[in-house]
Amino acid sequence: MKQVCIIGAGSSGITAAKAMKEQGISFDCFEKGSDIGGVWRFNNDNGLSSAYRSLHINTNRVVMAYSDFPMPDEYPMFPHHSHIITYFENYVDHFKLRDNITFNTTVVDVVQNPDNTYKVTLDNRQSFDYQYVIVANGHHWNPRFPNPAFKGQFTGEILHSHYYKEAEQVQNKDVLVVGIGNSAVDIACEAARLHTGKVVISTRSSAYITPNWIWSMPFDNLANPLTAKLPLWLQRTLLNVTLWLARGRQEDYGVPKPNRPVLSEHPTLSQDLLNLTGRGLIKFKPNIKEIRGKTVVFEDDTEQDFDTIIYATGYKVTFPFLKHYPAFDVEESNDIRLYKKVIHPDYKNLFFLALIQPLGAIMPLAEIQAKWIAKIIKGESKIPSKDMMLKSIEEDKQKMMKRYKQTPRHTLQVDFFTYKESIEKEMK
Ligand SMILES: NC(=O)C1=CN([C@@H]2O[C@H](COP(=O)(O)OP(=O)(O)OC[C@H]3O[C@@H](n4cnc5c(N)ncnc54)[C@H](OP(=O)(O)O)[C@@H]3O)[C@@H](O)[C@H]2O)C=CC1
Repeated sequence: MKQVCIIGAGSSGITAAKAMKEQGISFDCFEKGSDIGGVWRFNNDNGLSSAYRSLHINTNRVVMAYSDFPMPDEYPMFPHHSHIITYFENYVDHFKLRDNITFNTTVVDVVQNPDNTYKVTLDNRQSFDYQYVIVANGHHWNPRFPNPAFKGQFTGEILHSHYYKEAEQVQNKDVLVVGIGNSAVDIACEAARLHTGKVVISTRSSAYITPNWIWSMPFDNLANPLTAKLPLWLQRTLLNVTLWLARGRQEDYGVPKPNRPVLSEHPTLSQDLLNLTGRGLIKFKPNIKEIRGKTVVFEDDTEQDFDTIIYATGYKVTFPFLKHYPAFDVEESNDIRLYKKVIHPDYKNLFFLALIQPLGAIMPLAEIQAKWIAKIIKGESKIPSKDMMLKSIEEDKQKMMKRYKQTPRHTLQVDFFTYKESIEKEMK
């Protein structure tokens, strides 16, 4: 019996493969599509990528790289998805991980055996037992639509941002984008630059629009382990001042003031939104009240006609292969209770990778989680008792509830440095 099964060969699955290989742990990795890269492979034939042709990552190339494999200096500071996929391919080839990955193979079922090992069943009906399973199937692929749906029926075209790939999809159309996360803003800006139809963003909370650049450097360079330790009120004050110095008040460009304090939402990064809004190419509306045919009525009782509504309303956390376990049926809430976001207290040999949404880059955190998992498997790191795990999960939950609005959007939120330090502590 091999020790480990890794489900998925995206950015976290491949770093898990490397961590296992480095520690001499035997493993298989199964990937639904025909190649590695997950969400970062544009038009991935696994059908799960939400990347669009124009997508550039919004964390800089230095902070997003794996610890021992820097991104090439000739890459732009905010690389395009084509750069990122090449980087992942080079990583897999450099560390010789490809032979352990079985492509075009979907894991359809994972069942715990009485001895705490797992039976993994593939879509070709083969089953194998493993001592451990690492779930790395990603959490940005199953579209979430508003629930309950807005009142009424839209007779134009409805799209979720997951299916937005090309600017042609919004050309010559009056477009309403729902939401103001990073998907919404990228799509609205792309539509606005075409100058072929009106572009409106409908948002119920708005967001603090953070530029990619500040004072000739990437904005995310400002975050560091020291600022992460400051009290939240001070972090908020510093960020408010910095945002003001960087771009003044966003309301002056036409982007509404958010109805919550800064740092209580996942950041929306854009160098372009304020400028395009200031030029009148993107307009803002509050939440949708009702839809009548092609007419959308907003909560301020204004109404407008649209050809297309794009719901950029986020994603569901879904594990299709764990359907027998109610603990992992979390689609509605995205609320999965895991110790350090990795281990369920009742399923200790099952690990979840990159099931986090960091303020910062995800790849280095997936890498360190994978190293921790390897240490647990090798017996070099001990996991606490069930009671201690439950206590820690509850404490983390309470902290998060204090800071973020209770929506499915923020259940996986972590601070990059605080979280990294907590996993490093576990490893010791
Ligand atoms: N360039 C890059 O690197 C990109 C990165 N990403 C990342 O992908 C992830 C997903 O981002 P994204 O797709 O934007 O999704 P998000 O979950 O981040 O944002 C969803 C948006 O939809 C709104 N929303 C959700 N439900 C409703 C509802 N029922 N009614 C009205 N509004 C609603 C939310 O508002 P509210 O806050 O009020 O709930 C929020 O503005 C994020 O981690 C993001 O950073 C995405 C695109 C580009």
